[in-house]
Amino acid sequence: MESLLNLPLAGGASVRLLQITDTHLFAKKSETLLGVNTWDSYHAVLEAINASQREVDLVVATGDLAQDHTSAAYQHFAEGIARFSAPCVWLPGNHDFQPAMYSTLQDAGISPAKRVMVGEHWQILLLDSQVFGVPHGELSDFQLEWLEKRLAEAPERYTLLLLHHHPLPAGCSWLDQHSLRNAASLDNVLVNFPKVKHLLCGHIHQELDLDWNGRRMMATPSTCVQFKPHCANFTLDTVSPGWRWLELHADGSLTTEVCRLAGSEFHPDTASEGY
Ligand SMILES: Nc1ncnc2c1ncn2[C@@H]1O[C@@H]2COP(=O)(O)O[C@H]2[C@H]1O
Ligand SMILES: [Fe+2]
Repeated sequence: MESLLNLPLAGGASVRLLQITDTHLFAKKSETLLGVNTWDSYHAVLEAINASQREVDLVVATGDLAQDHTSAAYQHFAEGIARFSAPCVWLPGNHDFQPAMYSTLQDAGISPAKRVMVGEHWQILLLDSQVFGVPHGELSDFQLEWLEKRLAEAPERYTLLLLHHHPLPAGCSWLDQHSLRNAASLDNVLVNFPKVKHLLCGHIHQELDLDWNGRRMMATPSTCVQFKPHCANFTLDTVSPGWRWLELHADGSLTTEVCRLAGSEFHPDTASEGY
């Protein structure tokens, strides 16, 4: 938990982040989730990112990296990430199995750091909102205290906060029952730290960009199946897998862009009713 990653930057430069989320990989590369081969869609995303020739300073992976709790699935994740020369940091989602996740990713050279000091002006903090065995999220007292301490230690830095679960309703009632249950406790910590203006999630398999009590809360498409926005019941979307670029600027501002694959190769079986 205490391990720290330092990302030095040439003076004044902004930092370029790539967010990859909800890869839902399996031990067997032929496995599918709701009709989508998650290994193939992950690789198609990585290929498209590669083809865009954009510079990456840090990859952030925001949970649900594996669907089946296996070390092999995490090895597959690491195999894909190895094509970047930039470091990668990760946090767990509701589907992850942390013992396998931690050791397999570390063996593959992926840092378990949950705090990244970015140049002179920013830090990135990665929270664990997993409640093992259930889809909703909650931040433990330990997580909340850890967060408060890290913020208090560096009050001059802008902070980007990463967590798997969304802290406010996303507009799909079936997904909102699986949100961060103690968002008010998180808000109680953050209210004392005005330099935390940006939060970034996974989990909801759709793009979202909302105001949460004066902070910008973003969520990002999964690299596999997509959920349709504004639905009361489980509904899959026929938009393609995606990823997000973010740029952290020295003045505390953040610019971002969501990209998706072209084509319809990875559209799910819309008759599926869940997983
Ligand atoms: N039909 C369904 N109704 C409610 N929740 C579901 C349904 N199908 C799957 N889920 C859960 O909702 C979660 C949302 O995204 P996850 O990938 O975390 O994993 C999903 C499942 O745990
Ligand atoms: Fe999730």
